[in-house]
Amino acid sequence: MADPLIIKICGIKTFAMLDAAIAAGADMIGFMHFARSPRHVPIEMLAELISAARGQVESCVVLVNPDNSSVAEVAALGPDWIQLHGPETPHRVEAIRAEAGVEIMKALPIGSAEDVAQVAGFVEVADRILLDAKPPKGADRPGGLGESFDWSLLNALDPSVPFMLSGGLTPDNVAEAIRTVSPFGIDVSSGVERAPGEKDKRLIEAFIRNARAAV
Ligand SMILES: O=C(O)c1ccccc1N[C@@H]1O[C@H](COP(=O)(O)O)[C@@H](O)[C@H]1O
Repeated sequence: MADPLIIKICGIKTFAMLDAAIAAGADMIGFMHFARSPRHVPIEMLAELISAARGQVESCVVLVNPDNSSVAEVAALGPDWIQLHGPETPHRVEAIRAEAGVEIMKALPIGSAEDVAQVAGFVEVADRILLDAKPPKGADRPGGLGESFDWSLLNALDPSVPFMLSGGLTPDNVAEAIRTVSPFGIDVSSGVERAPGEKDKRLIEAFIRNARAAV
C-alpha cells in the first residue's frame, strides 16, 4: 500500500485553529516565526503552541535565513521540524541541521528549469524538500503569497527525489495538484484563510477532505 499523503497546514497562530486542523486530520502544523509575515508567532506563543501540538501532530517552525541564535532559540522549544524558507545554501542547511538537532525541511522556490536543477544540491543535506512558488520580484516575503507555479516544470525533476508541494494550493485545486505532480505531501497557508493570517476552519476541513479523496 502507498504511504499516506502528508498534509501540512501552515501559518497557525491560535489554539482554536490548532485544534481545528488536528481534528480535520492534519499531519503537520506549521508555525511562522518571521516578523514580516501576517502569520508571525512571537517566541513565547510559539513555545505554547509547540507544547500543545506535542503528541498529537508534528510541529514545524518556519524560519527565513535564520542566524545561529534564532536556530538555537527555536530548537530549544522542541519542534519536530524546522522549515528553512529563505536563500539558505546547501552548506548553510547542513550547518543548521547539525546545530538544531531537529529534522530540517528545506523550501525551494520554483519558477524556471534552472530552479528545478538546484533541487539536487539539497537532497543530501535536508530531511525533506518542499517545492514552493518563486515569489515575484519585490515581494516582502519569500512565501505564503498564495501563488502557484507551473507544475509541468517538475517533469524535469529526478523522479527518485521525494518532495512536498506548496504554493497557491486551495480546496479547489489540491486534488488536481496531487494527481498532476504526485507529491508525497502537500502544504497550504493562504488557501485555507478568509483573510491574510486568518485561518478558516471550514476551508481547512475542505482542503484535507479533497486532498485525501484524491489519493
Ligand atoms: O506564510 C508566510 O507568510 C510565509 C512567509 C515567509 C516564508 C514562508 C511563508 N509561508 C510558506 O509559504 C508556503 C506557501 O504558502 P501559500 O499556501 O502559497 O500561502 C507554505 O510553505 C507556507 O508555510
